[in-house]
Amino acid sequence: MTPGKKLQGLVAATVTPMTPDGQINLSVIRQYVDYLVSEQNVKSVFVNGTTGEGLSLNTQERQQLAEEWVCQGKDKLDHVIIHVGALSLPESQELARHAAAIGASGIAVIAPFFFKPANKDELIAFLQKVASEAPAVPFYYYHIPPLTGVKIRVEELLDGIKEWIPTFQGVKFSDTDLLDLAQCINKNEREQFAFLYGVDEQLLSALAIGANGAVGSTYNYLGRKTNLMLQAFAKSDLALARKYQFLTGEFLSFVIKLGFGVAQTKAIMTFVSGIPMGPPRLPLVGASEEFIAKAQAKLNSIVWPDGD
Ligand SMILES: CC(=O)N[C@H](C=O)[C@@H](O)[C@H](O)[C@H](O)CO
Ligand SMILES: CC(=O)C(=O)O
Repeated sequence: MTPGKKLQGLVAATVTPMTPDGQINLSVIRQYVDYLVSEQNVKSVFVNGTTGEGLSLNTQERQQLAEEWVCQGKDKLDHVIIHVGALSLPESQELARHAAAIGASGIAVIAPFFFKPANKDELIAFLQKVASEAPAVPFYYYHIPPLTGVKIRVEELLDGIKEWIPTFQGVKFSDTDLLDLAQCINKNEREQFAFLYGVDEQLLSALAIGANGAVGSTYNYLGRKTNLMLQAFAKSDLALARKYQFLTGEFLSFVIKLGFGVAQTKAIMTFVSGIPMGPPRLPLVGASEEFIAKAQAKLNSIVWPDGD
């Protein structure tokens, strides 16, 4: 891992491998790291987030996963970001201390979503109490209003945030409100904070307004293709960048119509990588055989600009 290096480019939001009987399966994480690096050209991960079913795991499981990712990623990955958000403040603080102790490259926190912060001040107070438990670890706010129901605009949240959270380093922005993202970037130079976009099907639009990179579930299996989109964008070849976005979008639009979520991501990642990711945990239920067959056929039918 490379401390101090800015978080940018693609970050895979990892799934949590599970055994058929629903226990976390640490034994395949080494293989998972190698797969991301060598097959997907993805060198950063976001662990225990939405895709990782972080909020469905207990504290011990979250800590074991964090340790295994940091341990396996130490010499191979650039960044291992651990999501430590929880409904209970002391639990989130404990996870933050643990992430710091094991040497994670950063921590991220979502807004508490059962009792919700009513305004910016309440949200910052919560985030501050977590961040201060890991005073040497870069802190990221994870904005995902479709799942948390907390719609406080990030533009507002960032105003003066360093005074409260000196370790504040950026935002994982998983919302379609590109006006909010644009104003965040407009008011805070992207050199200062990292703005990582989290709606994979419209990443190109976020890059156009200045996002530094992306965190998402699809970079587990479409990382290589999305990296080619990033390269095309960096060379100002918008026609080529659009082709990649349209094709990843074609796949996502297809699976979203069939019903797409973390369970389906685990199934797709299993057939693409060959690593058994196992079932999701209830209340999520595993993808159907029909979904798997259709998704696999769709993915195989796509003709990519690089000839694959
Ligand atoms: C709600 C959710 O899980 N969002 C993910 C990360 O933020 C995305 O990576 C999506 O899975 C992806 O954009 C496909 O819709
Ligand atoms: C998508 C994402 O970033 C997450 O799974 O948390």
